[in-house]
Amino acid sequence: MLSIQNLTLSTRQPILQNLSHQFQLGQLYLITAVNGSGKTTFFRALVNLTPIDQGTVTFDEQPFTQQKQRVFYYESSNWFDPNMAGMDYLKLVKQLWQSQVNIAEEIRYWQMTDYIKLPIKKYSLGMKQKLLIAMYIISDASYLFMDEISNGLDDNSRQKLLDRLQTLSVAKCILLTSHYRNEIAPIADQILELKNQTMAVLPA
Ligand SMILES: Nc1ncnc2c1ncn2[C@@H]1O[C@H](COP(=O)(O)OP(=O)(O)OP(=O)(O)O)[C@@H](O)[C@H]1O
Repeated sequence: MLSIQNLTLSTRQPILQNLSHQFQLGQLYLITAVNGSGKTTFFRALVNLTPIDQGTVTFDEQPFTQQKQRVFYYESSNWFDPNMAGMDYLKLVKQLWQSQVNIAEEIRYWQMTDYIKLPIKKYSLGMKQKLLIAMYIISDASYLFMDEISNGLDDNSRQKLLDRLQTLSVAKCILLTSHYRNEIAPIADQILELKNQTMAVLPA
C-alpha cells in the first residue's frame, strides 16, 4: 500500500495541503485536474524528485529509498536521450528492476519491431509513447505512476493500453493522470480530482 500522510507540497504555488490518502495494490486510480494544478509535481514528490514541505509517503510502510525497485516512474517521453535506441531503454529497465518480463513479447505487442533498434530521434510521438509504456510493463514494478501515458497514441494503441492496464492493475497499484477522463474511467477503481490543494474522490 502507498500511504500518504498529511502531505503538504508546493512549487511556486501551493499544490497540496495536508493530504492523507491510501492507494492499494490491486487498484487503478485515475487522477484528473486542470492544467498546472500539480499532477506531475505530485508524482515527483512520491519518488523524491521534488522535496515535500511536510508529511510522509511510504510504500508498504517503508520510505521510497528502501522500495525503489518496486516503483516505476518515468516522467515523460521528452526525457529520452535522442541518440539512444528504444532497445537500450528496455534492456536498462529490465536489468535495473531485475524483471522477468520478456522484452521480445512486449516489442511484438506494441508493434515496435521495425524501429526499436533505431535512435529515438527517429521516432514519432506515438512511437516514443509506446516505448514508454513498454518500459513500465517491463519494469514489472508494483507501483506504476503514469503521467498522461495515452498521449499521442492512435485508437488501436489506446485500446491495447486500456486492456493491459486492466490486466496489470489486478496485482499492481497504478496511479494514472489523464485529461481524457471518460476513456480511463471505465477501468478505474477510484477517480480523484486534484483541486483546491486536495484530492477529492469523485463518483466512479
Ligand atoms: N520546477 C519547478 N519550479 C517552479 N515551479 C514549478 C516547477 N515545476 C512545476 N512548477 C509549477 O507547479 C505547478 C504545477 O505544475 P505541474 O507540472 O505539476 O502541473 P500538472 O497538473 O502536471 O499540469 P499539466 O496538466 O499541464 O501537465 C505549475 O504552476 C507549475 O508552473
